[in-house]
Amino acid sequence: MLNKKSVDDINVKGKKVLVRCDFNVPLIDGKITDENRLVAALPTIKKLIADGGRVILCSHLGKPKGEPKPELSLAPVAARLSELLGQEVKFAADPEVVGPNAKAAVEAMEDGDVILLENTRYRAEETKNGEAFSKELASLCEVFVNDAFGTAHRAHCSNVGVTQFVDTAVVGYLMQKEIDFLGNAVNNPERPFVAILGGAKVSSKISVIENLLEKVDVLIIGGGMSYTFSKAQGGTVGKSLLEEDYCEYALNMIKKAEEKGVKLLLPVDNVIADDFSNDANTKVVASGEIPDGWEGLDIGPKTAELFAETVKTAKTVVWNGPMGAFEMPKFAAGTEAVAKALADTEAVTIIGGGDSAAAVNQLGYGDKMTHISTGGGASLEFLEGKELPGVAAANDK
Ligand SMILES: Nc1ncnc2c1ncn2[C@@H]1O[C@H](COP(=O)(O)OP(=O)(O)O)[C@@H](O)[C@H]1O
Ligand SMILES: O=C(OP(=O)(O)O)[C@H](O)COP(=O)(O)O
Repeated sequence: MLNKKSVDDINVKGKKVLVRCDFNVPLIDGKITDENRLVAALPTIKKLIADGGRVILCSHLGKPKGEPKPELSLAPVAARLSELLGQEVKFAADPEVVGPNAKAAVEAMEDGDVILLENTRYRAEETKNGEAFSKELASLCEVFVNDAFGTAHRAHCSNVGVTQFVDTAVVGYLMQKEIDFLGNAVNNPERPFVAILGGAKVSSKISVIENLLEKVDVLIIGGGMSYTFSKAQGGTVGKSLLEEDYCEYALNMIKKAEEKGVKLLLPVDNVIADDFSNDANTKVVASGEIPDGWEGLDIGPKTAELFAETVKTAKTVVWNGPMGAFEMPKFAAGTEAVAKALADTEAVTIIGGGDSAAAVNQLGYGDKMTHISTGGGASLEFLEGKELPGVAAANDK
């Protein structure tokens, strides 16, 4: 269990409560295309409303780089949150975030009211964790709640700096849930514990591989990163994604897995293509036998079966990263097979945000998983065994 004070440990009646959420949602033409992060934030918001707090929500959205960008305004989020909550979430439009408009909106609040501040990254200090903006945010409230798991790997004013200038800084239900599920899976798993890693690059997953080799019974590696392993073992990979500089590292990891008694599973076949395109010619070949001019863009059918059978033996499964270039339907089968295997098992299944979470949700398997993280980068850093600054900054129990 997370050893931090939570919204259950405080009394917010009549108090101004600043709640940091991660409302960094995809927007197309002002329409929210994935509202999972909004839905996930509701339990904490509802609890604070029910307890008579004056709820001041804040978040970043995208990367406006320190200046107001209308297309990155949080106004559409306030509108959708109002519908989801069944209560008005007043939008405190203010280019300074904590400027005169926001302050006036906070002053006018009554118990149980909810407002949303403008995108915290409209202010340049936000991502620098600067003192001035941290103090401004703190000046709005008597209590601070951090429920932004998706941002917990960042140390910014609105999730870390602000905690230095408030007496009470606690975590919300989403933060608690994320850390409990991920923490239990990784540090106290029911065994066998199988981790599945995919995605483009070995280099971005090095610390995850190393940390998980200390914890798992089986490590499955698919996706673009598997070709570096294949090449390292003497295979030919054509023009597949390859990080030559990491071949030696890959061999070291294979050796480390052996020493630790961890079963390391790599693809045995691949779907290859003559072009990085959904219209490309494709065929299936054994791994390590990719001809010149061709590239591996998905795991092959034998691999999909091998990975799915392995998932069946597990009691705990953690998955991060797609098995291929799944955005193109021709190369989505491997990622879909893994998603289905996880949906079909009775094991505890944890999806580590990002592309894997999007794939699982798009395929309609969302409610079949034990937990789908709302944080991509944050869950990756958690899987690396790192302390998340956003969590560390909250008051200890
Ligand atoms: N074999 C492959 N060839 C090219 N791109 C791949 C391949 N496998 C996966 N990808 C791409 O990797 C991207 C995800 O990589 P990455 O950002 O490392 O993963 P994550 O988002 O899980 O951290 C996806 O856009 C996917 O298309
Ligand atoms: O969406 C986020 O990260 P994610 O895509 O890695 O889950 C977070 O809101 C953090 O955003 P940032 O990577 O711009 O700091």
